[in-house]
Amino acid sequence: QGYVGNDLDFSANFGNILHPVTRPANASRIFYGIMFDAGSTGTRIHIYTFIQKDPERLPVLDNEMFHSTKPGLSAYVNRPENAGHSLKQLLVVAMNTVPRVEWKRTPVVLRATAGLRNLPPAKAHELLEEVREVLNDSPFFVPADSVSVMNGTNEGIFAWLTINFLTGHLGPNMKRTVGILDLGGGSTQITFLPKSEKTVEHVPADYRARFRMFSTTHVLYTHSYPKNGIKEARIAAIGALGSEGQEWKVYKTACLPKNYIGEFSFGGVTYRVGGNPEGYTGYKSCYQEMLKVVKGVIQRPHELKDRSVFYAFSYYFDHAVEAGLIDENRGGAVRTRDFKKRAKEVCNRVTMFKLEHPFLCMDLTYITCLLRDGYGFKENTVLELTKKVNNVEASWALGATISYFSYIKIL
Ligand SMILES: O=c1ccn([C@@H]2O[C@H](COP(=O)(O)OP(=O)(O)O)[C@@H](O)[C@H]2O)c(=O)[nH]1
Repeated sequence: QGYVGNDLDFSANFGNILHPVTRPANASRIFYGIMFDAGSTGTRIHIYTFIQKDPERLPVLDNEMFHSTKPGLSAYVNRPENAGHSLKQLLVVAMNTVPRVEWKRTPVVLRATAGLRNLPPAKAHELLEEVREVLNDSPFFVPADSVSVMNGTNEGIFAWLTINFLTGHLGPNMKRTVGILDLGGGSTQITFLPKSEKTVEHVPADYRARFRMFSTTHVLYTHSYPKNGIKEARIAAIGALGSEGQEWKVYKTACLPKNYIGEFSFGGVTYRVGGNPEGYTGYKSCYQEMLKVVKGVIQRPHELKDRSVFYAFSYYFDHAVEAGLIDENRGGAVRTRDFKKRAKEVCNRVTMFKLEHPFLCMDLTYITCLLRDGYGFKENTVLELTKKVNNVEASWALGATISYFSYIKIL
């Protein structure tokens, strides 16, 4: 048993696993879980405090402690010996959060996403070995398989689990679950529980996943596009794929003002990008550039048109904040046409160009393109943009932790 495969069984009884036999049957038990998210743009730690009140039900999440560092592990690809350092700082947070008496039985797990998935396996392995050493030196419980690269399908399922757990939609009756849209630096995920069986009937195996919960098997529509995260999209759109070692070169794009040259870094490589002094600029031309990254790659799910509720987080949220579409602290609902309208404004009006967010035209245009020409969302589809739900980070990490506890034996 483990994380492999798309078939996750949540029906294991939490109580049997987590409730020490010596406790009276009605006593609540507090336990902790530490999950590292080794993302393409940063490494994050989530320290969860759970309360198991009823052994027959899902535990209640009491609290999350969250910290993050930049850059992500993949930036250390050519000096793996430095990769462990970022984790050490985050482990100190865990030691300050989990009571000392609980350290030995609190599991610490690290899952890496697109940044490491997209590296040559030997390079990713070197980085993970460094990480494993740091975890082994920590006072926490380091289970077998505690450090690995997670597959994209699980990333989508776990994010879906997190959001539906936090919004109270997981239960014997899963009728009103919400869909999720996650946009990382490297990859992007879409996951929802279809209303119609048709949606998952004729799709390839890597567009669906089965999981079991409360004695019922469900089939999710889920897919991770490995190279359609927002940073990978920038790199592909400017034509800089596989250009390591050419850091002197200035790529051209219609998504920047004519006489501007900017740069961004991803995976340890810096890319210099400028506007087209003689060529096109503005939304229309920028859209054509971004369309190349989406067309023929992103699949349209069968039933998106009549689905109503989708939660969108990660870079969907961050860029909506930069664009002034939502408030950073409150988040909020945005229609897909709002992304389009703001993308046009930012790309076409020089006065909207902000030096602190030079790539905003490109990023908003990509998001618009991904939602419309990619997934096929309608102009008036509402997306709930969220960073946190009930004070807990919207990410796959909580779902992965819950699933982890449902099969491992910790006593
Ligand atoms: O707990 C989390 C995890 C990620 N993010 C956001 O998710 C995006 C980055 O995704 P990541 O680097 O993990 O990309 P991936 O490796 O999945 O492509 C950034 O906007 C982060 O701020 C976040 O807000 N909270």
